[in-house]
Amino acid sequence: IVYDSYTAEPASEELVEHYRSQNLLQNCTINLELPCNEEEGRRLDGSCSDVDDPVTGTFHTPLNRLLPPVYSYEDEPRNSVSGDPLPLERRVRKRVLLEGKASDSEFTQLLHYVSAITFADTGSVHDTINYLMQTQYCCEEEGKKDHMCTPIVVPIDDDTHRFSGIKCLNLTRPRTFQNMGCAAASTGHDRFTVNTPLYENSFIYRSVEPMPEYRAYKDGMLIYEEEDGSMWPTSQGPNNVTSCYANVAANGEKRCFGPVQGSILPVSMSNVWFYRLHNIVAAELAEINPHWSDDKIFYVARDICIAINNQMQYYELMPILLGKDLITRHALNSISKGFRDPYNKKVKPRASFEFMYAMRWFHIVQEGIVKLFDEHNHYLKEDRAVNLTLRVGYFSIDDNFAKLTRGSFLQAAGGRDRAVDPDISELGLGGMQHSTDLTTADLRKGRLFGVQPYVDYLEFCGSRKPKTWKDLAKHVGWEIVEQIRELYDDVNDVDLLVGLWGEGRPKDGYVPPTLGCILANQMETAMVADKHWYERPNRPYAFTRAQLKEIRKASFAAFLCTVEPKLKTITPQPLRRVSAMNPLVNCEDIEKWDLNAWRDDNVGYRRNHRQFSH
Ligand code: HEM
Repeated sequence: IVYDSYTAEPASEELVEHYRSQNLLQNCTINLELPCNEEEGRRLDGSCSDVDDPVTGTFHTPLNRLLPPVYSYEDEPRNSVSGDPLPLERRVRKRVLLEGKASDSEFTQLLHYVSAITFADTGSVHDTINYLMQTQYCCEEEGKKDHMCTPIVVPIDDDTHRFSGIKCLNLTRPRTFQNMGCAAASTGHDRFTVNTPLYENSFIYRSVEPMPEYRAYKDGMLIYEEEDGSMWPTSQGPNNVTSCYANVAANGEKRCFGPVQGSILPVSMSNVWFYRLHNIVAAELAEINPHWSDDKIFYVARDICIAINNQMQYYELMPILLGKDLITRHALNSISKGFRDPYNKKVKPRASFEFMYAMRWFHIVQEGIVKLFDEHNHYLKEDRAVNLTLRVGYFSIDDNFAKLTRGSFLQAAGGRDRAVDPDISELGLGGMQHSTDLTTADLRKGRLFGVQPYVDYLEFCGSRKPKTWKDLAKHVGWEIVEQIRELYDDVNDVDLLVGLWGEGRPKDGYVPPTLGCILANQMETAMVADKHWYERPNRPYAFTRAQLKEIRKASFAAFLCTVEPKLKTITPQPLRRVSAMNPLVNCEDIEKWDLNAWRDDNVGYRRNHRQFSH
């Protein structure tokens, strides 16, 4: 049955014909294999997570707003309370954030890399691809005629660009269901989505039915290629141009990834890690259970990889980012090691709009330089992180990927202060654009998305809504208030991101409290709305107690040692810096899951279950 992506209602023949004539069928509709079956496993396209509402949860599910959007007119940014336009984004950014380098004394680069997985699993890079590869002219005459163009204006007295002569930075509006033609303009502005809203490793498995072309159809494996003594996603597939758009041919960089998106460095690296994990798990399952069908191995391996990721995200990463208090308040961790059932059918599987936006805060802590280390953990060389976006060809030469993987836990994270790395704030997209200020783009995107002012999110998160600058200073400190009170006329004008930039580090967490509130909300929804959540004893094809016990052993240390065989040593807690309490140890000494818990002695019975047959 063909459903309308936006309304989640069956599409009439007339509507389908309309979309077909506009070449919009793929974006504006979802073709579902129905009926749903209560007993079937997790589908690739996210459908049927609720049999009574089969479409919500699929890859075009509109995002959920914590607070309704505000605009001045149609999709134009809100004005200030006085009715005047808000201050220029670049001016605000330059005033609030300093540019410079700083390092964190406690955490490693890996903390930021794996934080990026949370939104890579639910979001996509289509807006960036748009202004990078399609709508490149927003700062030119042609851009004035294109509504999608919304370039960043650089103030004339900008302390960097008054010397460079750059007065405009290319940027496009977000693609919405409305401006793509999938919904009437009168329905609002809902950002277009292409990934399923739940945490199901869709950055690897993507979100399409029927069976995708990346499968080898043998032993549950994904198609891979070998180079430089390592395993890589096959170069054949839909992303084999974008993933390697910035490859430097003169450097010998030829490799592209076909099935998985190329992205920013942290996400491209995670793509390789999880692609390999799938194949390593599948190969082991095939050896343990040679009588299992290819389909069965594929789906069980996928289920295990999703569970490993969620175990690491919820039990190792989130306690650091959010702190104990939020973890407990949102019940993100189980009290016992056994099963638990957080599923709540009333909660719809939809990702949070504000989460996807507010995670951009990480740009101010991102280190611009990545360091590469040899097999003895000796420093070799460094490169610019911003130069490695959409450049997967860099990975498979000179053992760079293994060297970068070591760097992820040997190098300190960027400092958590008011300084943004100059590469992030002035280069942004490496050589792909003359100059990009990611932090200013973040501010502008918030306004283009209609995100409400900071004070409204303080109220949403349980604080009293500030009415005066003095009230606001309790959250962001006097120094920030001093800097912004002449730029913004009113406390009600201050952008959400400016508030996040100003907030200090909470007692027992890492991210600013308001981001903590938004992130915890997202993580809770993604867990309780997931019928196939790995800790449930009563989901279809639930793990056995013994299997769950093995999943509980998943850790970033065990994970990295598994997916990068060239790694010989690691720290037990690689999100934290090497220290006497967290020393480098041999990979063999790190406890790891044992897939023998999936041994199925029912030999001769070649089970081809419904779950494994679509
Ligand atoms: C090498 C480091 C990084 C680079 C070069 C980078 C670059 C970018 C770029 C170019 C964009 C698109 C900006 C736009 O809207 O025009 C973006 C968006 C974003 N980035 Fe980063 N980023 C990096 C690290 C991170 C990290 C570590 C996180 C979080 C943990 C993060 C979170 C986000 C989020 C949430 C978005 C918005 C995604 C969306 O709405 O589609 N980034 N980044």
